[in-house]
Amino acid sequence: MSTTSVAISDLTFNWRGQTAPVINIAALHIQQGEQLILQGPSGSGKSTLLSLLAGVHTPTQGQIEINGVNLTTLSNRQRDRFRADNIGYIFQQFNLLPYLDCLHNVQLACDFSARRRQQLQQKQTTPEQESKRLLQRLGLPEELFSRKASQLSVGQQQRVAAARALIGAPPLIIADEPTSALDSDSRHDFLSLLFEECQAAGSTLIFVTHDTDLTQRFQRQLRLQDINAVSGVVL
Ligand SMILES: Nc1ncnc2c1ncn2[C@@H]1O[C@H](COP(=O)(O)OP(=O)(O)OP(=O)(O)O)[C@@H](O)[C@H]1O
Repeated sequence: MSTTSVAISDLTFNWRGQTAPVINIAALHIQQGEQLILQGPSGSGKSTLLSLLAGVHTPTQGQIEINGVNLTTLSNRQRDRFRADNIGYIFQQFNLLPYLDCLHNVQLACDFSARRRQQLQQKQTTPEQESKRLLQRLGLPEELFSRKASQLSVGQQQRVAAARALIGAPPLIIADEPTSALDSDSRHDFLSLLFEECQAAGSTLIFVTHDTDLTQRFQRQLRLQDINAVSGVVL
């Protein structure tokens, strides 16, 4: 039986000081384990929607449920805890800690989440072992594992950010243009690995990219402009 991963109803979001909403979505349902690509013109609100799903911003109106939990009923602290446990987020700007090495940047996700640590215990592995496995899988050369994040190329940082999102198998992975710095072959390889890891963990994947070469590889394709009832790109 499939369960609902994401349920949005009557969602609107205005940036502070703006009268027109940038997001106005009547309904959106995503099933657990679905792999969805979200596309749309620059400025149409893709990153804004992802930040609402991750509880980084709160809706102006409406509801967002992730795995049956209504984010809008949580306090800021509860939302932070919920995100750490349940959502792996690969940001456009990777948010790695520049002074930590790659391995510790990945393991950090477990420091903030008992749920992720438990998942690893069940798999009879440790945060360190799993960080190494994921970095290897995602194609980061082993000699870079102990290098500081600030001394990596952008493409290498994207791989570390992906490993950090995936560690401990959170039920939802949100990826905002995670392959922008990779060449075409690497992009396809990276996506295959992301699919495999999400599938193995049963995680839902929501992936934003402008790269139309990747569109057909996803089970479900969504154009934001088809579900977002706003008057146009808010400039
Ligand atoms: N912090 C902010 N404060 C005010 N307005 C913002 C803020 N961040 C984004 N916006 C505006 O919200 C709209 C949607 O931006 P968003 O970044 O979500 O678009 P996007 O579809 O992800 O674009 P891109 O494909 O270029 O990354 C834009 O008009 C943008 O200017």
